[in-house]
Amino acid sequence: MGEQEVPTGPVKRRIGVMGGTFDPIHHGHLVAASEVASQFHLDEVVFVPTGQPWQKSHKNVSAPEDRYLMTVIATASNPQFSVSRIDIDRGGATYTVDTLRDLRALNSDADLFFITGADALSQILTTWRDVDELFSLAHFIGVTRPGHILTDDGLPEGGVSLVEVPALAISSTDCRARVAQGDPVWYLVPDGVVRYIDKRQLYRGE
Ligand SMILES: Nc1ncnc2c1ncn2[C@@H]1O[C@H](COP(=O)(O)OP(=O)(O)OP(=O)(O)O)[C@@H](O)[C@H]1O
Ligand SMILES: O=C(O)c1ccc[n+]([C@@H]2O[C@H](COP(=O)([O-])O)[C@@H](O)[C@H]2O)c1
Repeated sequence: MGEQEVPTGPVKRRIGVMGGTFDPIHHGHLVAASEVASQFHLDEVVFVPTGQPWQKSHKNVSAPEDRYLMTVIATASNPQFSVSRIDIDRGGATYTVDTLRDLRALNSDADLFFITGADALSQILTTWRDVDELFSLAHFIGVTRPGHILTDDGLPEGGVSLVEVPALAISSTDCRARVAQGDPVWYLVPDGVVRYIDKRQLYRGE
């Protein structure tokens, strides 16, 4: 008898999910997404700007539409990158469990990979909502970030991968402070984002 053919299902799409407040989006975010897309053979990366980032409620966060448009401008030139409005349009506080549930419902044929920096990764177990469900919805990828230790201590075995990305010591906080002081943010954020910040006079009064 000949060898049995093992039935193989359709190849699943591999979608990276990069959630962030993106106030503003900067090259640290873009390099992290690009590097993970390459190392994990992702078909695409969806950037998902937060609606109301509940852990930043004490901060003065820019309007969702401004953060959404800056994210669109920053990612427009890369055919692998797209931007989703799901967290903005859902309304209310943004929880990643809702982001991933909604993305799974929209992409039932795909595996999801949630990309997050070392700072955020270290907070998941202690502060994020519905932690147990989170790891059943996506594989988590923690990326290096200067000034933060990258570790998967305590996180579910097999649920998280750690990835070294080219280190860019850029934060949105620093970009906002630079604009407020009149310092340039050229080359920290994409050129179109510099122009958008200028056009909308963002971060001037901070
Ligand atoms: N330079 C960077 N290198 C790697 N990951 C980063 C970098 N900056 C941000 N991230 C990650 O990107 C995601 C979204 O980040 P976020 O939009 O909060 O930017 P941020 O620079 O941390 O903002 P803020 O300074 O306002 O807190 C988070 O998971 C964060 O850890
Ligand atoms: O689900 C949560 O409880 C939760 C708590 C804090 C942050 N997050 C998510 O982590 C991502 C980065 O958040 P931030 O606030 O650092 O821009 C973004 O997608 C947030 O929705 C999620």
